[in-house]
Amino acid sequence: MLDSLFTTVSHPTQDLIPHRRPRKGVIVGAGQVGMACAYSLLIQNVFDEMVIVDVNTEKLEGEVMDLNHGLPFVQPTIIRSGTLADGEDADIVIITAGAKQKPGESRLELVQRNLEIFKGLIPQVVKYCSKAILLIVTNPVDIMTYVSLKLSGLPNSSVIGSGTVLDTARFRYLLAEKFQLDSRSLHAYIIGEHGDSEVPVWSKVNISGMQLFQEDANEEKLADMDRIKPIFEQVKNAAYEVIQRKGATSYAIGLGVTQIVQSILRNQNRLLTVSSLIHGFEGIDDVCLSLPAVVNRQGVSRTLNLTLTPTEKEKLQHSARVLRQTIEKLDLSS
Ligand SMILES: NC(=O)C1=CN([C@@H]2O[C@H](COP(=O)(O)OP(=O)(O)OC[C@H]3O[C@@H](n4cnc5c(N)ncnc54)[C@H](O)[C@@H]3O)[C@@H](O)[C@H]2O)C=CC1
Ligand SMILES: CC(=O)C(=O)O
Repeated sequence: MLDSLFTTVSHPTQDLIPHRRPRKGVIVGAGQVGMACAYSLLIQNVFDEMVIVDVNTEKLEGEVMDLNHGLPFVQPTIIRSGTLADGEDADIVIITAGAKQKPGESRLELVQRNLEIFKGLIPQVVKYCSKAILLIVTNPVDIMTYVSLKLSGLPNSSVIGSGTVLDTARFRYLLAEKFQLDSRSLHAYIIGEHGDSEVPVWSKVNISGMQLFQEDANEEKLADMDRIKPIFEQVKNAAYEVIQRKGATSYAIGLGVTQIVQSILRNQNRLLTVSSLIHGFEGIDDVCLSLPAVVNRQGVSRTLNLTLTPTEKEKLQHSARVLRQTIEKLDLSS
């Protein structure tokens, strides 16, 4: 019956037709974040093939079945459950596996649990997905990015953390609400740790190049600034607030990860506040943290040497110290 449904048309030059290499991604961790990433990547047609990996094989199978049942509504994508061994030829491996915060817990408190998981995971990623760029999402994301860099031996450009991409989005969303603008029309960055020591770059907040805050502003302008600055507390506490209410954050990071992946696969050279290894910026050395960085097919190719005010510089250096002190307590041997 199946054989009689179609007639094959012979095509002597079949081998000459150029094929675009399929865009392949691996998502490690089929929890709330991993699946929000998978869903967002699927509906935005970012990969041709997605392999999803989790130690909880039953949940993994259920998640993959659920996604596959939606395929008639989106662009063709191969979605399968698997292991890292199925990740050969992957362009990107997105790591979301590991422990998450309980209400009130900080991201840094996860470090020991997730270090142990990464010690098992990263050597396997390198073994099977040797050509892939690693995109780390697991918290504390800056530390886990540093750990992945050291455990993998990959070039600095190939190991990226989602960093403060999410915090920057929260900052832009809240500022844009205040100014009744589309959040894409407003430029603002959160830099440093994706966590409690993160730094808002108030001096660079601008709408179409119009700087919002100036050091030499008059009293009226300074009063305006004081009304807007509490927004940063909302940004810093956003994850705690969401986790308190629904146990995890997922949709926004799924969208953020999708933007990072698109910038890599499409070689977009987008400036994104991803986390990468910093050496020699404002006296900061040998930590992964977020600065606006150029993201393209190479991974992170350049970080922007932002000119910061003395207060911003001090806060960034403090954030780097918090991360550096955490790194120094880690045992990275296997
Ligand atoms: N960087 C960011 O902006 C954000 C980071 N996160 C972080 O993402 C991580 C995941 O969060 P959720 O998905 O909510 O947690 P979850 O508990 O829902 O999912 C974690 C998944 O990892 C799996 N897993 C554990 N060890 C594994 C291993 N060795 N190999 C494969 N899978 C393994 C678990 O079975 C589970 O399905 C947490 O560390 C969380 O803090 C969450 C939101 C934003
Ligand atoms: C959980 C987390 O890191 C966030 O939502 O920012």
